[in-house]
Amino acid sequence: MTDTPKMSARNVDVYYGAKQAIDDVSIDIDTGHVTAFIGPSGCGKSTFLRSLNRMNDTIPIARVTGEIDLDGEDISRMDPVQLRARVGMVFQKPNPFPKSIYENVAYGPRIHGVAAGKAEMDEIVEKSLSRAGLWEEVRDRLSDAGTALSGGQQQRLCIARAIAVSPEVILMDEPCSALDPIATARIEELIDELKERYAIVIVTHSMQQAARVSQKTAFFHLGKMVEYGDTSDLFTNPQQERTKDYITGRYG
Ligand SMILES: Nc1ncnc2c1ncn2[C@@H]1O[C@H](COP(=O)(O)OP(=O)(O)OP(=O)(O)O)[C@@H](O)[C@H]1O
Repeated sequence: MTDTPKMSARNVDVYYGAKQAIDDVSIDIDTGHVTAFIGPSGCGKSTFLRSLNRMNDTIPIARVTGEIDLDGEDISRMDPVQLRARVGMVFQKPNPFPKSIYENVAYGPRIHGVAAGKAEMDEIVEKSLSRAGLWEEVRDRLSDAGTALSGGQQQRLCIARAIAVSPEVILMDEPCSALDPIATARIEELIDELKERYAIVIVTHSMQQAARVSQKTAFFHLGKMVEYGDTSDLFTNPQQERTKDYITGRYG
């Protein structure tokens, strides 16, 4: 074991055209715990999250400066497709491909040439769906359309799709905001299980959710990371006035 964090960001700025959305953010992210990004709407949580697997590259006016490393290697020098296999993403609204449940999960391993044949692919599909807590519900209907599942099942399918290419980090951008409370609870349990194996970063609007699922929390405000620490400390004993104002509901 080395002390190199799974991901580290140093002095990261993000601009959309002339407008600065992220200002000098530095943070380390590790496997074994969930890191929550919280803060008022528009503070830059999603922008910073997207910079961790270079999804901002897909926005022509976005520009990222500073350095972000994965296992000590600068992600700006990596192939973005390979990077996004290692740093997967789950979005707000479940977005399965218009394909079967099986194909949704097999797609990534296929384009990355991971499976040697059908048997190996079957195994990857089963393992990924099992880890995403969906296997028992879909094992008899793998050829049904992914879009025919319930919202919560679709989100677990999207998590299975991310897991199928053996990521090291999973970025989740408000993964429960389109789900009902029961489906949300199921995803939160899943996040708790997945953290043993992957570094997980979750953007959430809900402080209750951050308190339930994360061990580390970063509070963002106006593009800056104001405070970062153990979730229990940040919520019970915030060090910064702005954090205190936010968690006590003075603005948000
Ligand atoms: N594609 C874009 N083009 C231009 N500006 C953008 C773009 N995406 C975000 N921004 C701006 O960057 C700032 C940060 O937005 P971002 O979506 O990262 O915040 P957020 O904290 O995730 O907000 P929310 O909680 O509302 O999702 C905002 O001022 C937003 O208007």
